Amino acid sequence: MLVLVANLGSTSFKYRLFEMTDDGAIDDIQNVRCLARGAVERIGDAQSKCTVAIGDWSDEKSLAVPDHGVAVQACLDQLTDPQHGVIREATEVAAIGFKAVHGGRLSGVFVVDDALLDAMAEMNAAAPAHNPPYIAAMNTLRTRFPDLPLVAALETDFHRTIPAARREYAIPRSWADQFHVRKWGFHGASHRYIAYRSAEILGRQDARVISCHLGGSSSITAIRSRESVLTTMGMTPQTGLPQNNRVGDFDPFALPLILQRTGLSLDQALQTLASEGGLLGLSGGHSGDVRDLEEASDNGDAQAQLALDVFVEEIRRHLGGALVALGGADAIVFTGGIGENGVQIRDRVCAGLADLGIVADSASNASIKQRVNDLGEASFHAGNSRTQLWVIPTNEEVIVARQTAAALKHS
Ligand SMILES: Nc1ncnc2c1ncn2[C@@H]1O[C@H](COP(=O)(O)OP(=O)(O)O)[C@@H](O)[C@H]1O
Ligand SMILES: CC(=O)OP(=O)(O)O
Ligand SMILES: [Mg+2]
Repeated sequence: MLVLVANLGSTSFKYRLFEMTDDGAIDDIQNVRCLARGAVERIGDAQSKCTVAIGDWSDEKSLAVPDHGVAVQACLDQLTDPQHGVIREATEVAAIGFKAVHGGRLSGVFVVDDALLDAMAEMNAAAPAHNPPYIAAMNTLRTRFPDLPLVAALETDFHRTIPAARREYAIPRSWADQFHVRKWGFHGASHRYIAYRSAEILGRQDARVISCHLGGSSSITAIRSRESVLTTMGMTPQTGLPQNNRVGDFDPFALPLILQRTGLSLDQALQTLASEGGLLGLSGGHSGDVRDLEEASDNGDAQAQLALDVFVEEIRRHLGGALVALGGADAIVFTGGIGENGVQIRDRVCAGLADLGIVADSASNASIKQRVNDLGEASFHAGNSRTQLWVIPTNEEVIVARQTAAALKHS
């Protein structure tokens, strides 16, 4: 059975095509064959980077990819390419699984239908960088391939196990109960993959792990016995850490002042917070991309430096919360575009924590790419560190593929 997984990120589009059986458990992350994978980075920039790997063949090129719709089409073109492709037409796959984000009142895995699309659309304003492109892609593919099952694995599902004391906002209970206003948490597929993979690496099912997913969107999750017990994103993926261009934690009582002084409407102010905030806002509009910020700060740009400083301090603040929630950690794992590639960010996050049993080996951290195993993983803790430090490239797609196969079987 072939399952195609589509991952529409806030800055990227990634896909993987898997060959699999329909009876593997969700935590069986090894016995799945990836036939093809591709990615478009920096969607919306004048030059997006497009990579593809199918069997022994791989390719990389720069191309303008204005939106996720164009990226999805590029993926189908790659997979059905007469020379390098692995399928003749998209309908050869058993299903397309989506790493979908916010279903509001719906959480779990669903075959895409009108009810699911309605529930996601209700959350468009809550997840403006994520839900609209997912809904658009699902609608396009539904129309083009009416007989091809589409499955949505919602990101909130992994965080079901978070206890009420870490899930509820201090708001009137009627708002929470009637409107599902609570900390839902996101990046569920990524944190779940890290939970399962780190348990394999550490050789124990009951490990205490802090998963730092740092990318276009960033969140930190505390994991005990492979379950989420705390996460930093809340009701929406704008909260917690500063995101690439979305605000992160913010005080709603600053809004009346901003509306009064700028003359913006509430909708306009929220749109600004969700597109001109985060690292982009902190850097004075320079960039929401850590690569650009590091380059600018190396060239003396103080605002770019401030953006990086705030990002690091926010990660450390939430790391502290996660450490206390777990009573210490067996491992801290870095993943996502920044977590996997951001050597300086990892160094700074782990600095000065020896009294907490966390000691990075800076030379190992810097040379990680030269030491990785087949899955791109390597550790960088010092010999005297009680907590292991790891880079584990996330594989959100294999989790969604397993969820998709299970949903097909049960539907
Ligand atoms: N070499 C690098 N060093 C530091 N940060 C990087 C590097 N490469 C990518 N990144 C960061 O990773 C981000 C993309 O992460 P990714 O997890 O793919 O995002 P998303 O899924 O949200 O689209 C970029 O915006 C950039 O900040
Ligand atoms: C919340 C979420 O899924 O984020 P992203 O796809 O941008 O990493
Ligand atoms: Mg992502």
